[in-house]
Amino acid sequence: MATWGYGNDNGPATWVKSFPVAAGTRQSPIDIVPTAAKCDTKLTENPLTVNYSPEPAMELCNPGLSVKANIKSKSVIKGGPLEGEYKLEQFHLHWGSADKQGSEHTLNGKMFPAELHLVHYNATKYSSFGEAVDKPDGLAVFGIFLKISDKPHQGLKSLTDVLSEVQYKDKSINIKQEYNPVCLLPDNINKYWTYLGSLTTPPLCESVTWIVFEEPIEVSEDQMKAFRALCCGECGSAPIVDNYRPPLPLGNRQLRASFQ
Ligand SMILES: CN(C)c1nnc([C@H](N)S(N)(=O)=O)s1
Ligand SMILES: [Zn+2]
Repeated sequence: MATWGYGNDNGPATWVKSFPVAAGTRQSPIDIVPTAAKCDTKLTENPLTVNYSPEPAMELCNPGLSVKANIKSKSVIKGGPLEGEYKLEQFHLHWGSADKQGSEHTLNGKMFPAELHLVHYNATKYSSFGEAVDKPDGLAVFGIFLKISDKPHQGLKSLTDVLSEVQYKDKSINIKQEYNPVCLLPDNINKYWTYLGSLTTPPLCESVTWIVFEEPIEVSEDQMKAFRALCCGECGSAPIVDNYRPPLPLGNRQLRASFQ
C-alpha cells in the first residue's frame, strides 16, 4: 500500500482513499477567523493549567515526515475546554519550504512559517495514547504558531542545534538532561481558540480537542533552515518541507475563544 505523504501523488487530497474519515465533519486543521469565534467565559472559570515536568533524557527522532520528541515524564494539562487530565505524549512540528507557508491552522487565511503541536491524551479516562487515539474525547493538542524574529527561540535551540544528528529518517538522539517542554509555550497561554477536530495526519481520527494559542513563539531564520535541512529518507533524499495539511471547512462546529 502506498504510504501517505505530502507529494502530488500521496498528499492530503489523496488521503481519503485509504482514510475515508478525511471527508468527515470534524477534520483539522481549520482557518481561524477570530470574529467568528464565540467568547466563552466557561473557558476562564476553570482556567487551562499546564503542569509539565523536566524530561530526563528526551528522545528526538526523525520519523521521515516531521521531527518529533517522545515524552516519558508526567507532564499534564487540565481545565479550559478539557474534562479530566491529559498527559503529554509527544510534540512535533509542521513547516514550509519558505516563510510564507508551513502552518496547518491559518489565521484569517494567513499561514505562519511553522506550527508546533504538543499532543496529549485523556489519562483520566484512558490507560494509553493507543486507547485514547480514536475516542471523541481522547486527545488534546496545543497548536502554537511560529513567527520569524532576528533572535533564536532559546527553548527550541536545544533541538535545532542538534537536528543535524537526526537529519535522516529513523535517526534518533537523546536531548540533554532535564529538558522541560514548558519552555516551548508562549508567555500568555490564557488567550486561545478551541474547537473539536482531528489528527491532521492519517489516521485523521476525529478525537482531538484543539487549543490554538493566539500568541506565536518567535524563531530565527537559521532555526527554520535547520528544520528545512531534515531529510525524508536516507542521505540524498528530499528535504522535509511543506509537511502541512491545508485547512478543512469548520462546518457546523463552534469555534470558541478564551478571550474577547
Ligand atoms: C500518534 N501521534 C502522537 C500522532 N499521530 N498523528 C499526529 C499528527 N501529526 S497531529 N498533527 O498531531 O494531528 S500526532
Ligand atoms: Zn501535527
